[in-house]
Formats: sequence, C-alpha cells, structure tokens
Amino acid sequence: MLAGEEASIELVQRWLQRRDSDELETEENPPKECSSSGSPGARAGRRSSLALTPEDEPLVDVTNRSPPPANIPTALIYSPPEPLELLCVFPERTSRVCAAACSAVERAGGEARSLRCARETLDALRRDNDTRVPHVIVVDARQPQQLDALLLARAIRGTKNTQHVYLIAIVKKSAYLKDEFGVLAYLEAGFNRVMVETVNTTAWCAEVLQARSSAACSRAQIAATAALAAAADRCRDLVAITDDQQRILLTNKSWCRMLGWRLEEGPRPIHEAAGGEALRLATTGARDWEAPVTLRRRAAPDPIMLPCRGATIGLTKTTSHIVFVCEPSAGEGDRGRGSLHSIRRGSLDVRSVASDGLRRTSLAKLQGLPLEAPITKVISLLSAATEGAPPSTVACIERAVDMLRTSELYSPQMRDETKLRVEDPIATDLIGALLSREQVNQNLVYMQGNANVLSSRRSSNDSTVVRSQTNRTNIKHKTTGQLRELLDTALSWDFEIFRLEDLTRGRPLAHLGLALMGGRFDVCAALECDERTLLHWLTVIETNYHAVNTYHNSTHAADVLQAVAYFLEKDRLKNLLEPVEAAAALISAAAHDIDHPGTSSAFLCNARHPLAILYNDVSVLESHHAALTFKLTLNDDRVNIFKNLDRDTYKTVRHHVIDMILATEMTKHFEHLAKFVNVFYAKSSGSKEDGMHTDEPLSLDTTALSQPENVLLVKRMMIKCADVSNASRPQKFAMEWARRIAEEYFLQTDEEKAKDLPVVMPMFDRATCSIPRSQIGFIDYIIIDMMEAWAAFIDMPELVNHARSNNQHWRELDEAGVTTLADVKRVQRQNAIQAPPTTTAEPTTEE
Ligand SMILES: Nc1ncnc2c1ncn2[C@@H]1O[C@@H]2COP(=O)(O)O[C@H]2[C@H]1O
Repeated sequence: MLAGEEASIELVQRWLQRRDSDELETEENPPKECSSSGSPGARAGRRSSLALTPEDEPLVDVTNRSPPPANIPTALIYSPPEPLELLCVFPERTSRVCAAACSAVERAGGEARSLRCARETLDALRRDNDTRVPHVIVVDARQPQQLDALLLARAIRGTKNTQHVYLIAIVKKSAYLKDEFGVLAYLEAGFNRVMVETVNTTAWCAEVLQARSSAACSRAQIAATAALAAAADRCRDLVAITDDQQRILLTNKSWCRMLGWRLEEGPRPIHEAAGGEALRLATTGARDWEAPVTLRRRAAPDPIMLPCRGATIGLTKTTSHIVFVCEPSAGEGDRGRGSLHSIRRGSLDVRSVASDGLRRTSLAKLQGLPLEAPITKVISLLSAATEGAPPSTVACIERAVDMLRTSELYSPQMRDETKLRVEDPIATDLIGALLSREQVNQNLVYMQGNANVLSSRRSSNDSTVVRSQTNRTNIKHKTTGQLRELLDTALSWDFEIFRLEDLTRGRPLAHLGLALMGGRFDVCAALECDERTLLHWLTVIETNYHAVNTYHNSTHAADVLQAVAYFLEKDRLKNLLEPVEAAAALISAAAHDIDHPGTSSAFLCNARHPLAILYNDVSVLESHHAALTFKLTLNDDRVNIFKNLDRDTYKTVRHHVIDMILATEMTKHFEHLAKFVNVFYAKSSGSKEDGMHTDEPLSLDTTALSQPENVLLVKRMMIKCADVSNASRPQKFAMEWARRIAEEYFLQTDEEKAKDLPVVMPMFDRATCSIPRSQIGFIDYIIIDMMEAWAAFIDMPELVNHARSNNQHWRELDEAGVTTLADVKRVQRQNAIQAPPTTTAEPTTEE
C-alpha cells in the first residue's frame, strides 16, 4: 500500500470516528478544537459534518445510482492508481475554505492548485488537457458577482477530456437551505456535487477522496466505452445502439458507410433506418434475438435485408439500450453482384419476401452465405457517397460505377489508338496482336482441314522427356576456362548471353541455370534436392525448348532467368522473398516458354491446334508452358526437383510457378501493370476533376508489401519485366533480340500465308516491315511505362535509360532508312567492326 493511501485511510477512519459532530464549520464559524464529544445538536441523526441533501446522504450523483449489471465487462474498467489532483477556483486569495481543501489534499498525498478566476481556469485546462487534468475541481459559488460558477461549470464541461472530472460547487449554508431544489441548477450546469462551505480539513479530506474515487471510476468507464466504440467502428458488421425509446444514439462506421449516415448524427428514430422482424423482437423486451432486419439506404430507394443479431441491455429491470448488429455480407451478396444498376433498382422486393415466411427463411439462408466481392462494397460505398452530393459529383460517380460494372476492369483501352494507327500501322499491328484477346475472334474466318498446322515446326503438345541426358551430369566440372569466366559475370546487366549461347553450342540454359540456381541462389537447399536432380531438370527443360525458333528458344529462357536473378539481387526483393519463393521465381523464368512453337496463341487458335482446343482458346501457350513444366518435372524422379518437398511447400511452390508463368501472357499486360501501379504508387496530388487519366507524378509507396497478395503482384511484375527486358538491355543485345523476334514474326506470317490462315500481324511481312518502327512502337507502348514502374520499385534506373536510348537509336536507324532484316544485320556487322574485338566463340562443353 502506498504511504499516501495509508495516510488517507487513517484520516478517513479518524474522520468517521468524529463525525458525530454536526456543526458546520464555516469561514464565519471556524472549527472548534478537535473533540470526540461534539455537541449532539438539533439534528443528532446526521452522520456527517458536511451538509448534503436534507438527509445528509453523501453525493448527489445522477450517473452512478444504479449498480452495474452482471455482464458489464469489468476487465475493461481499469483505473490505474494516481495521486489525487485538486484544482480550487476561489476568487478570494485568502479563502480559508480553499486553504482547508488544499491542505486536506496534501495530507492525502495529492497535489492542489488554486486559481482565482474562470479565464485562468479554462486556460489551465486547455493547456494541460492531455497531461494534467485534475480529478476534482472545487468552485467557489458563494459570490456570483465575483465568479459565475454555473457558467464556469458549463465551460469546463465543454472542454475536451473533462467528462470524468468531479466538479464540486461550494455554497453558503444559508443559500443551500433556502431552496430545496436549488441543487438542480448546479447539476444541470455540470456540477457533480453541491457542498456547504467548510474549513474543516478532515472533512475536506474525506470529501476529496470520495470525489477522486468517483472521478477515477467515471474516467475508467468512459475509457472503456471509448474502447468498445472503437471496436464497433472497426468491425464489418453494421452496429446501431438505441435508447429505450428506440432512438438511435450510436452507429458505427460500417452502418454509416452502407446506409449513407453521418457519424455525428444526433438521436434518430430507429424506424427511419430499420424495419422488420428484428425491430419487432426488440420491442418485446427479449434479451437476445436473431432475425432479418430491413435497412433503408439513403442513397438507394430499395431497402436491403440483412441478418441481424440483437440484444436488450438494462442495468436494472428496465431497458436502457437496444443493440443491433447486422451482417453486411449476405445483404450485399443479394444485391446483384456488384452492379449499381441492381443496387439502385434491386430486383428483390423485400416487402413481398417479408410477407412470405417460407421464402423469408430461404432468403435468410441465402443471406448467410459468404457471398461478398470487394467490388460490391466499392459500389455500395460509391452509391452512398452520392447522397446529398452535387449533381456533377453524382454524374461522375455514376460514370465510375458504370465502369466498375464491367468484368474487364483492367483491360486496356488504348488512349491514342487512332493516332497510333494513323501514324504507325506496324506498331498498331504489333501492340494489337500482343494485347488483344479479340485478335483470334476477329480472325476466325478460317479454311478447313489444317489440323496439324505446326507440322513444319515441332509439334508442341506431344513433347516427351529427352532421355539421353545422363552424360551431361558433370556439366559443371567440364566447363572451360572461358565459360567459367563468362559465368562469373552472370549477375551483371550486360551479361553476354549470345556468347554463352555460342560457348555452350545452344545450351545456355543448363549452364547458366546451374551457375545461378545451383550456385548463387542455392535452389537445391531451398527445395531440399541434390544438384544432380537440378541439373537433370535444367537439361530436360532446355531440351524442350525449340532450338529452331529464332527467338523463343532456350537462349531467351536463359536471358529471362538471368534477368530474374539480377532482379532478385536487388535489396527490395532480397529482403522480401523467402528462399523458396526466389527458387519458384527462377524455376518459372527458366521454364516460362517451354515448348514454345514459335507462333503465337492467336495463331494456334486460328489453326485449331490441339493446344487451343485443350485450353479453350484461353491463355493457350502460357497454360501449356506451366502444365508441361510440371508434367516433365513430376514424370521422372531423376528430374523431380520437388520430390523432397512436403505437401504444403510443394503446393505453395506450384502455385507461385503457375502464377508467374501465366503472368507472362501479354493480353493481360495492362491488367498486371495497372494492379502493380495502383498498389505501389500513390498520386502525389489530387486528381483531375473527372477523376480519370492524369499525368501527375506518382510516388512509390511500399507499405502494401505486408500483404501476401501484393507480393504476388511483385513477382508477376518481376517475370513480366524479365520476359521483355531485351528492350532494356544495352544496345547490341537489344538489337539482336529485335532481329530475332522480327524473324520469328515473319516466319509466322509466312506460314499463315502459306496455309491460308488469317494473318495475325499483316504488317509483319519480311518484304515490307520496318523493324526500327516496330521497336519504337514496342518500347513506347509496352516497355517504357512498365520499366519506369519496375525500375523505381527495385531502384534500377538503367532499365529505363537503356530503353530510352534504344528507342532513340531505333529512331535514328529509321531516319537512316534501315527497314528490313538485312538492313539490321548490316548495321550489326558495322557495329561489331567498330566495337573492340571479342574472342571467337569456342564451343567447349562436352555433350
Ligand atoms: N523486342 C521486341 N519487339 C517486339 N516484340 C517483342 C520484343 N520482345 C518481346 N516481344 C513480344 O513480347 C512477348 C512477351 O511474351 P512472349 O515471350 O510470349 O512473346 C513476346 C513477343 O511477342
């Protein structure tokens, strides 16, 4: 027990022993010497020296009259022990009543301050608001002309954080006894207690201790109430609390959001917002109930019906509050799955349902289903926001909501499409073919009888594991000095990928894979497999790339693997991804285009290729790459790098690998880019009035990385950027990749023409196509925006710098009349002559 507490208890005990004395000690009538035998006086029955009510019962306390109910959460009502703080407001500097009060507090181990006027008091309260709000304030109400105690009490109550302060008014005995209802004016002004003046320190001591205890209790209760209100505000259910007259006193944020209410609304009759069974049950006085309630939204004419759980609260037998807790999910679920149209003009007639018991039951069941899409919430919020908004805002919101109703939220609509078409048909052709899912449908006019259109190149769906790979198990040890030296630079952005292709005789993936996955990133440790299995896996994967493809071969896979490895070394990703996630990223990169036929998905669909039939024309190639990767891996224990993973880890790795490979589909390019930018970039300033496109600078905001679904966006973006990073490589690499992809496009066009198939990219005709212009379009429309977003995220400005300088270089070549493959090759030769000599590629790896 604290010394102060001990002293105060002793004081109280002494005071209790003495309280037979009924004589009031006033400034005019100072206390007699302490005596245990006080005169009995006329009101011998009184037990206190403090004149209180006519019966002298302590405290006129309107708030704490009732005992707490059994279910009050007492654990929340915690009041830490604090030294008593008293503030006296007495205009008279030498007031003996004030001196007695202060000295009592000091004897009780507390602290007392005294001030002389209302202004000083309010200033002090405002100044000390967060640090030193007193427990008790005693106000001298004896001389209204010097200090208007009632006004001061109101002002104090109007000051922040003073609800729990215990306010005592000191009055003269004569005034006190003059009017039996006189105390009411004080209570209404905010006083907790009216007390007749006394200079008895002991009496004061008891008084302030009781006041402190009452103040502490009320502070603890207020804090607990605030905590419960905060909890209600943070829950998704709609919460409303009414008084016993069914006037809504409190609503939480969900309620306000969904029904279009404002938080600070005063008491409103519940009938304004709710009707139905729950309301009927609430009025019967049932303690707990569960029933549907219909709620009216201010922004929408039709009500919604939500399951509601309710409770009636009462400290005594009478009801004090009614609590409604409504579950929002099902209510929104029945609202037409995300369309404002259906929210505005809901097809569900709640009234007719409510009149039909059977249907109501099944509706309630339906409402219990967890059907809730975030977009539904967004649309509800937006429609609520139209309430009371100016017409221009309403029009804007309605336009936004109409857009949200489409399921293709992230499909790009090329802003400058017309301009692009007019200015550059080649770019239009390329970008259109890469991004458009319509391509296939547009080209569906097809000649019969070309089932095996890929026969001139390798068929892609009947690939099998190449078995003769066992002699390559020592590949690591048989690398020559040159290859080893080259592989030592595997983590630089100007890594000589084509030299690797030469040195390995077209087997760059296995070598680079072993160096990066087996070496630097220790994928074997992450997957708990041995290096031999990894080598077999890399070999099988590489073998299933088509060496005849000019672009989509294992050199491209190795290039993408190298880019992903490079990105993974950046701090942002190093600190973000677990080893097993990094392993999954490297695996995806190595395998992402496996068995690519050298033609696009649109081509396969037009050709009615078995893969297009198998995958229903949807993400044909990417689905195949992902599926074949797992088929090849799981087919043979010697290549199964996942064989030692436990079930859950395998599932996670599989999920990541599939997700990343599917993310390389270019028709979803803008979807992935937009999601990434929306999550990790914030607009620096307000948006344009129409809320649509703006050119404001974006600032990176990585706080969203704490959510796993956002990390998924990062991984998708990583592999996407790696997949087309060729345009962001130093010029000589970018040029060679551009030549290779153009050649592959031309071959597709050749084949389409030869087989009388629809031509997916008619401009990509080897006789007429300008390669520089195709590259300018590709960089302008696909590369720059994406690389800017990614480069800032991983802090790699060279990605953008190279892309820009390549763009510039292609423009110069375009102006110089460079057009065809032959032209590009000529430029490459000239550049090679000007560049310092490089060692002739020497294939030395043993096969
Ligand atoms: N330099 C480039 N020029 C034009 N198109 C490219 C270039 N690099 C990549 N692409 C295209 O971008 C696509 C990315 O996915 P794919 O690897 O399936 O196929 C790729 C090509 O079609």
